Amino acid sequence: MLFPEGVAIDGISGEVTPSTDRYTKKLSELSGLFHDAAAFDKVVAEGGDPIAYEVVDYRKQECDICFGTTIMMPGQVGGEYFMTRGHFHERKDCGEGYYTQSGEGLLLLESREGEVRTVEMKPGICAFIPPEWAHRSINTGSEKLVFVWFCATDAGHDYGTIRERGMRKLVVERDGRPAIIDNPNFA
Ligand SMILES: O=P(O)(O)OC[C@H]1O[C@](O)(CO)[C@@H](O)[C@@H]1O
Ligand SMILES: [Fe+2]
Repeated sequence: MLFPEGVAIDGISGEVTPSTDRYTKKLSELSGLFHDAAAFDKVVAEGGDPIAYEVVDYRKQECDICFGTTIMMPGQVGGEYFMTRGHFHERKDCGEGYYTQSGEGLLLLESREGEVRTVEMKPGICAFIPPEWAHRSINTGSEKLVFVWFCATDAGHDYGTIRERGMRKLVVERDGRPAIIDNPNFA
């Protein structure tokens, strides 16, 4: 039987207390994601394979909803900001919400039909991710980007589509600001 509880979320560190699970993604685990493979190898080698992001869950299998935080480090690879892998949900009726707590970023979304949208990520903005839109978050700032996400417990992750062909757009730094450009490697 499940019991109600208050879960503390620290908007600066992203810590969730109590949490049920967590994982860390080191930059080396994101091989193939960034457009500049040589710059990627260099940042991994010279930067000591930094942590790119961490995910902390509050998830109970006997319940339909779950939530957690994603804590994204600032950084760049060949001018491209640190980002998450990006995914569609396995369940085609499942959307998601991302409520930014601290930092600044961009949420890059792409529909199955190939339409691209971005939503600014900053404190006070809760991004609505509709079903059947792939989503990738990108830390465009110089601090941690911390956001709370909430979705269906069994939404599932379909990583294959984005891993195989990438996303249509990249977010890169141009003149000190984020710019959205065409992905030259999009297949
Ligand atoms: O799973 P990805 O695409 O690497 O990104 C991690 C983010 O996506 C989530 O799976 C939520 O959809 C969270 O774990 C986190 O916000
Ligand atoms: Fe998701």
